[in-house]
Amino acid sequence: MSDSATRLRRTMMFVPGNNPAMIKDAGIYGADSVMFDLEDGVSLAEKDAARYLVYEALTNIDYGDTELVVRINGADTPFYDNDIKAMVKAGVDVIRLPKVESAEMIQDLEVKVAAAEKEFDKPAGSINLMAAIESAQGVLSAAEIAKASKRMIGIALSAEDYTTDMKTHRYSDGAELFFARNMILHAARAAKIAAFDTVFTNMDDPEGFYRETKLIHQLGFDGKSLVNPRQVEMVNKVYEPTKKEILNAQNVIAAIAQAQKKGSGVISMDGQMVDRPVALRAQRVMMLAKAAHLVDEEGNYLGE
Ligand SMILES: CC(C)(COP(=O)(O)OP(=O)(O)OC[C@H]1O[C@@H](n2cnc3c(N)ncnc32)[C@H](O)[C@@H]1OP(=O)(O)O)[C@@H](O)C(=O)NCCC(=O)NCCSC(=O)C[C@@](O)(CC(=O)O)C(=O)O
Ligand SMILES: [Mg+2]
Repeated sequence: MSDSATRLRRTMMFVPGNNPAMIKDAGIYGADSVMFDLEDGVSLAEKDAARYLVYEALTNIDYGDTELVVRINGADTPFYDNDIKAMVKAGVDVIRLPKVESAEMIQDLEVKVAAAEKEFDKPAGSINLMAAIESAQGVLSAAEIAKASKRMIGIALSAEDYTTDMKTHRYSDGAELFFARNMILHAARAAKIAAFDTVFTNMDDPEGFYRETKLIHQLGFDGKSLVNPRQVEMVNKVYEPTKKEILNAQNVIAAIAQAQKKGSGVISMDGQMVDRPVALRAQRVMMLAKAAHLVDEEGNYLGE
């Protein structure tokens, strides 16, 4: 599996593409991915300046291991082609297309990205894609969108536009998003790509943000789009495995290795059946534990 397929994407933070101060410091908050925005966070008058600013940032600022994503403007805008060319030339990691409603929209983007890679001498296939699902049509087409290209690394729910399209708004229990969240999760899992939950926009409601993060973690989302650095730590914390989960995962991995030595794929551990899916879940726990620096490279627990 490629690095892109295995990397953690718990926190994907929007950074307005027209704000030099926010762009400069975007890498210091610990988000797994930083997402520079050229779309709805930028006014029409500032579109060209924002594209230039984000290009300069991508080519001059060292963001370390942080994944660099850009949300470009849609194909129905005059900015689409120039956004694609500039971001491919800058060597962005991922292009996020907003308001995706069909597989064809991703396929059109893929053709243009491939042409830009050629034009700017970038390795073919080096730029990944993701789609934001922001409407009823997008939700209903999520399965095809997720499988539209080999470059797709994930699909994201965009609840602000989605609830507007659905003629509702956002409630604290999130009931209005149940169907969309489940569709997006199933589409992503079927395509073996990541699923991202939506932004939470009320900075004065940390309890509500925590509740929503616990819910999407339980459902199985890989992570969440964020709008503010204060949200990063909370999400990373929710995704952090407990000591009990880590020790159990270590035991499961050891038990399954022992079973395999004996030529079996199943073994009993403390009265509990351990087989392949249990072992795969344990490996994910260890991946999250490593990312949170709770275990060393060999998987030994570092806490007390
Ligand atoms: C929310 C708020 C106004 C709060 O302001 P506040 O003033 O309370 O922020 P503070 O916490 O006080 O800031 C403390 C320090 O952090 C710095 N800082 C803040 N935010 C930072 C950041 N994002 N990146 C880097 N730096 C940041 C700040 O500069 C300060 O630095 P310093 O002065 O040095 O201390 C602010 O965060 C903000 O503008 N966020 C970005 C909003 C945005 O991008 N919206 C568009 C994307 S959503 C959308 O389009 C809907 C969607 O499409 C989504 C989908 O598709 O998923 C759909 O349909 O659902
Ligand atoms: Mg939107």
